[in-house]
Amino acid sequence: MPVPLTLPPTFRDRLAEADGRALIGLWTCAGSPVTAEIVAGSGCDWVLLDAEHSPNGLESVLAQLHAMSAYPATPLVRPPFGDTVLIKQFLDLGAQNLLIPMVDSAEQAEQIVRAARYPLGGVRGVGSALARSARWNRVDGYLGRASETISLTVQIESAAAVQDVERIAAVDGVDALFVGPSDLAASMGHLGQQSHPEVVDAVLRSIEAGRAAGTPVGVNAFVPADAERYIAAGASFVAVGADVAILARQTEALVDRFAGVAGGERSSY
Ligand SMILES: O=C(O)C(=O)C[C@H](O)[C@@H](O)CO
Repeated sequence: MPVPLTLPPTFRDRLAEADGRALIGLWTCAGSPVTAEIVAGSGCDWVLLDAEHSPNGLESVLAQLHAMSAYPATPLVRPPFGDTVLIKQFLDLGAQNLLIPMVDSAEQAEQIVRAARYPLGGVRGVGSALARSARWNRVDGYLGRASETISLTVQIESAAAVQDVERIAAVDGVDALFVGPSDLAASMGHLGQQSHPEVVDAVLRSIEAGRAAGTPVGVNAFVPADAERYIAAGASFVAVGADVAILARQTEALVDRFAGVAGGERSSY
């Protein structure tokens, strides 16, 4: 007799239970179950496993989800794009919370929702008997309530998306918005200037629109002052750092700390 299983709460559930506290997140981009577990144990509320810009694929994301499963931090997975097949594959391997990059319109958001839902309301292929998502059919009634076990966050990271943010926030099945200031700045002609006043205004507009629609809005903000500003403006969740960035900056600082002592300079190549 199989062990009856229940799946962890979704990110939608976590946001609903946050009682107004902004949920603090970290990226894991090294593609390693070791760093994923270290990040998950940091005390953060959620972890974003990136497969858009990081060396992550189905197998490495699965290994990281395994490594993180004992920790309370909620894992979100960012596929490279909002592709129907990729969404099916990441959901089937057990990613319950997807964060979809580069969503520019309500129509695109609707397509993503359909990709995450089974027919008749969607086009997600049925493979629960083969898939970790249903724990190989050990989750009773998975097919009938699959949508309850997943959450969808879409990224607002272009000028076009900000123009359509009210409609995107209102799409049934979109649980949260996540503003990406790096790509947003680029699309606004301010490449590399995430804190540009026009970019900040666009982020604040997106936060306001999401709140008006009752849709939680998160922001990526590695600069602490930006993170504090967006939390004060009503952001429901913020990503404040990434494993690879923290490792790079901290190792540099450590070497610099002793370069003077040892009388040398940081090696260059
Ligand atoms: O556009 C953004 O900002 C993001 O989506 C995060 C970026 O992908 C990454 O560069 C982290 O800053």
